[in-house]
Amino acid sequence: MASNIPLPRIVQLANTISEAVTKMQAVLSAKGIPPPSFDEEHEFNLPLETTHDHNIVLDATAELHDLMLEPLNLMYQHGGHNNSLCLQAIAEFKIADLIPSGGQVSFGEIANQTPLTEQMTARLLRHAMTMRVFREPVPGMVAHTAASKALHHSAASDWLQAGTTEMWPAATKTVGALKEWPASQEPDQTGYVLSNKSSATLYDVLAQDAKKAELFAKGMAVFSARPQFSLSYITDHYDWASLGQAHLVDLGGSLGHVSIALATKFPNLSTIVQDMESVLENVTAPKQLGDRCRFMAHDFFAPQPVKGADVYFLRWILHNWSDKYCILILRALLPALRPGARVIIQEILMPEPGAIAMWKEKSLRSDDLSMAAAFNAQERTVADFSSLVKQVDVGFELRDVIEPPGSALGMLEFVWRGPT
Ligand SMILES: C[S@@+](CC[C@H](N)C(=O)[O-])C[C@H]1O[C@@H](n2cnc3c(N)ncnc32)[C@H](O)[C@@H]1O
Repeated sequence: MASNIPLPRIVQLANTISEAVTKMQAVLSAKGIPPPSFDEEHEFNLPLETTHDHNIVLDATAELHDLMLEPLNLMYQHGGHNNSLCLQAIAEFKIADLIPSGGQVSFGEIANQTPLTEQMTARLLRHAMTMRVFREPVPGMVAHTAASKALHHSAASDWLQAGTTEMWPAATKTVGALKEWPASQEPDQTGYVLSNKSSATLYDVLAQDAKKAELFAKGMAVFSARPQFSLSYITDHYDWASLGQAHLVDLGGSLGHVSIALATKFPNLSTIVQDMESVLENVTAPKQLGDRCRFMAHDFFAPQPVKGADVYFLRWILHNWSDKYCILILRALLPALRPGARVIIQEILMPEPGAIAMWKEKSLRSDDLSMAAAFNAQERTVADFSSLVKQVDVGFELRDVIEPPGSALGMLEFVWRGPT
């Protein structure tokens, strides 16, 4: 007779992991894709059809891992401030560049090329190795893993440096900022400002310090070059062709990558990329697009000068601002809007708690806190965006929410129905 006693949670989790890994491996074998590995030559590649099982494996392994830790150790392990310390040292001293591909180098040789002692080099790198960043194939020698190799002569190292030298100190001062300026919506009352010991916001610092601006720009470029940020999620998941001959304004469009992708794929679309003068200083549109991709210096807090466009597109803009400032940005569009105009917002769409895999939710909640530390800004749910837009004008209607599988960002299509 079968027992009705449920299996202990740890056994359930082990079974869940085993079943999901078996299904994933079947897909990988069928497609001839090597299974995940820490090997430095390994290229991480999990096809979209493994997403469901991948989520199950990551959540179940994390739960099993956490169940095996007593509570204080659980918090210590998750706290992980020493993870950031090691990563900062690795980025600052460009340690990944000191180890050749496929080779190995001693702690002493690494130390000779940094201000670190041999002993401190070993202490920092051996901690990093517990995160699978570098490995020690024989005692005293350091070789790459896939993670450390990703930093080797790569802009990923800039991304890590911006994260660990700018964002991490900001995080450590955020509670102080919350105490000093409760409920502030101001970008100059943040953990970042406290960590910098000046009143300059991150925007100010980037505008004044070309080296830091380059570090951030390169870091962001490598971060957003990953498949989940592919521009195909914009070009292929909205019916741009149905707009006919249309004009699109790309607010805060940076160097125009979104507009260039759209204008290249849709010959009926004309685009204007707006950004700060300093950003657009040396930028030129691809010749083959003619005047279908133009650049215009414009501060998005000032009234929108391009009147009557079909689409005003805001990608990754509003998450850098608190509600107060988002309302100002959106309100500045009103004088330019004609009835039927679309305002399309592409951002992370925050899930309800527990609605998605916990490892993904954790990553999004971490993005949200980074926005708090840097700008007093936030990531938002669909309801948050709807409420913001309605506060600007009740004439806005949310027509569509587009969340393509695999995309890190969702698109919200608002239509302005006219003056109310
Ligand atoms: C996070 S980036 C997003 C860039 C681009 N939309 C994308 O999706 O890759 C934010 C952009 O807003 C621009 N920006 C910041 N403040 C601005 C302002 N007051 N007026 C116009 N653009 C601004 C920045 O220069 C930057 O290019």
